[in-house]
Amino acid sequence: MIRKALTIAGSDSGGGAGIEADLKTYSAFGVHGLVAITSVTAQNTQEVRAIHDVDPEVVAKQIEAVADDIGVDAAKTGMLSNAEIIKAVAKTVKKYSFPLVVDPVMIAKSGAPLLREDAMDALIEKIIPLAKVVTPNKPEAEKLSGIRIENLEDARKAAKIIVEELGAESAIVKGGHLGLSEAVDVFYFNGEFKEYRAPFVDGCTHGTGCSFSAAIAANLAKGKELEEAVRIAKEFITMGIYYGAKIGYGHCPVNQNAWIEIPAEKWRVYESLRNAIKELVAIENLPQYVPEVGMNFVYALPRLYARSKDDVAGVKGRIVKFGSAVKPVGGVEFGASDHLARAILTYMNFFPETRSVLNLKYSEELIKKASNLGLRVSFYDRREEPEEIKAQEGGTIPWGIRTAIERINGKPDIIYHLGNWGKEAMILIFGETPQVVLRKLKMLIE
Ligand SMILES: Cc1ncc(COP(=O)(O)OP(=O)(O)O)c(N)n1
Ligand SMILES: Cc1ncsc1CCOP(=O)(O)O
Repeated sequence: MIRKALTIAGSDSGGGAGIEADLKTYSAFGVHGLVAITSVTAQNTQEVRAIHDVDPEVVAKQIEAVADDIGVDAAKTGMLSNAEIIKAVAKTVKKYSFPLVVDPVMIAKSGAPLLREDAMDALIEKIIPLAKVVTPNKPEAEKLSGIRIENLEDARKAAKIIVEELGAESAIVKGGHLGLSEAVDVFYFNGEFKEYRAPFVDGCTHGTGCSFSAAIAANLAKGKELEEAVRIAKEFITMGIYYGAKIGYGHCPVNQNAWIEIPAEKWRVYESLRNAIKELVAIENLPQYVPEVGMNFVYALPRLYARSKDDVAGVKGRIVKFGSAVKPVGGVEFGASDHLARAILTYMNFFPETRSVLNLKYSEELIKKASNLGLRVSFYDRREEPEEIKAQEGGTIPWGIRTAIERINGKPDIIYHLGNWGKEAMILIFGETPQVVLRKLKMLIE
């Protein structure tokens, strides 16, 4: 069954907040998005240049059009610019019984007012009492409750006022602005407080309020209980901020796609590497090229999502010689590689599309052959490693890869080093995908 969620909100031409953020959020949760546009804003990551409010009657008609035909399983409100729009929305949503999430949008991240001064009373009187949940941030909760919020205790008081005095069914006061090491959201529902905690993430925040409230609405539309919907929305928004889309020169927007793209990419990476490893171990003359320390073959998530070794898939326990054959010791896992993960993550800082690498035992003959075949070869010399890098745990490989890339001022297919005391000489073959790495390997050794 297709679930439908409606957003009654303004449009952000920059695609970071408003209707655009809501629709992306609905999509991320597999919910069909419906829209009632309240205002059109000319906006980017730095400023709001113009606002055109839609005729309140047209706002009402949009809600009716979709509710009467398609049906609405849950809805949210965002920017409701003026008192007439607020009244029209309140009157219209009352005709239906869907749960309503209210994001009391007042000011854009860039500082522009999105709610007229004289519309605050209408928002409080007409919209808040219709809310299943209201999702203010600190300044919004202060305006609604009339109290100053300095700490979690104040946030609890404000949430209680919004429910018990203003008439919402529940309220969640978001703690992103409280300056704590954790982002603590205070939820008041059925006479009880609950806290939702996540590490404070210093990332992209334009559209957080919109996306968070839309995520609650999407999950309500899917039939989740309110507390579960809030828990999922918190996880979703933390991820979206962390993997934010670094675009524009101002406040960069939340990346709603991270929620679905990361699991999808993990699956693609896993499958592609597993297939490549099957092909690798079947190469007849491979055993002679397996180093004493073993071989690994890794594939990283796309650059936006590749931050640490846990974002790189490799073979658990490496690939080793086994009699006359070569065998992976364990399965393909994220976080299984240490050395090659550091190598590829460094390489990707220069060439983000190159996401796969494997290591071979060094042989002068292979290096000569690689050059003759037209592959670009570079190297680093461990004896030249600066003392301060040596002192840094895990610093050698990133330094070596940087040095090798800078040496040729280009994109090497192969980087080798001749080893040092206790360090085996090694060849690394890089490629966009494991299949590309395999092709280069086969050119070299078959
Ligand atoms: C059209 C529109 N609606 C809402 C907003 C507010 O979004 P933002 O500035 O990112 O603030 P938060 O809602 O995330 O706290 C907007 N800018 N434009
Ligand atoms: C390239 C390399 N250098 C030392 S061991 C090794 C093989 C792979 O190591 P890991 O499994 O940690 O990626």
